Amino acid sequence: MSNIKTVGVVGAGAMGSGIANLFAQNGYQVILRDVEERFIQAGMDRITKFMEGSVKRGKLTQEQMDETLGRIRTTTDLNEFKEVDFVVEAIIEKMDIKQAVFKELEGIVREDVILSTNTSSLSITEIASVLDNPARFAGMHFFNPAQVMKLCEIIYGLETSDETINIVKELAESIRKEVVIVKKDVPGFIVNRIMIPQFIEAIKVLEEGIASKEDIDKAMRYGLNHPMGAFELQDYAGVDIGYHVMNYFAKEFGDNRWTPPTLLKNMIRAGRNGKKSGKGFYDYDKK
Ligand SMILES: NC(=O)c1ccc[n+]([C@@H]2O[C@H](COP(=O)([O-])OP(=O)(O)OC[C@H]3O[C@@H](n4cnc5c(N)ncnc54)[C@H](O)[C@@H]3O)[C@@H](O)[C@H]2O)c1
Repeated sequence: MSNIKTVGVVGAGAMGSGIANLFAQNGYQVILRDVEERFIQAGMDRITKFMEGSVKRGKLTQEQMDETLGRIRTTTDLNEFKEVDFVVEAIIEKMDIKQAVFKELEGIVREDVILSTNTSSLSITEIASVLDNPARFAGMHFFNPAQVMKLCEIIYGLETSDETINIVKELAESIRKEVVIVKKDVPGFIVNRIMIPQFIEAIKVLEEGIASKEDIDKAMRYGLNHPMGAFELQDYAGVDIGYHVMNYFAKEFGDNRWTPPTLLKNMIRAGRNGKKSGKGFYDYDKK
């Protein structure tokens, strides 16, 4: 196994905090970076709250929680990444901002350090195009919440070396993830490529008046053994996120079959973005 002991996580948002928690809980030292102290604090609060829940449920001891927190160091200064052995980036989903961070990182980290991105939809090849050595760059795609969801998609960019992929794979397995290798840099990788058509078809079945949303969800839960139906899942993940991914796929693949159905467009116009906004396909009490 490569000698990875300290992992640098860029971005302390929903995913970055979960990823930092995951590595620290599995014995790695973590340096967690965000642009402002308040975002770091919010990330650390999320980590603490998540682990407090685990302690309450008896899945973690108080001692393990304290040790995990003790392994996470936070900073707003990217220069502290000169110590890290591996980088995962989980910042805002914007190409130019991700590229700027990696360009800066390349001047800070050692030459043997692998750089990876948790992007859900951007091109791995395009992010890596700003690097002098794109062979050491890969996609490392976790699912939300990163501490719970078992899958990690590892993605080749056009220039990624096999050695890089092997190291990322070993690392993901060392934090007890189930790994799949995505051999080509395509929009949606595996999971979103398969999930989005299910969302589109579920919305069309609803639009065509074939069944109620409740029955479509029920059919998926009991007929396909999915833990959530398409509408429950869209509300949970963010209706707007699915909508943006569909538009992105339509543009990238140049194929109208990915175009968001009219009902979904209207949901976005009405601010029905899912659980986070109190209403999506279903209504939720805002507490
Ligand atoms: N939310 C999900 O379900 C999910 C799942 C898998 C992958 N992703 C991907 O993970 C990434 C992060 O998503 P998220 O949901 O955690 O977003 P988020 O908005 O919760 O967090 C992003 C964080 O990045 C910080 N940030 C912005 N620019 C930065 C910079 N230059 N350096 C350091 N930090 C910076 C922001 O302050 C914020 O705290 C995105 O690429 C997204 O596509 C998200």
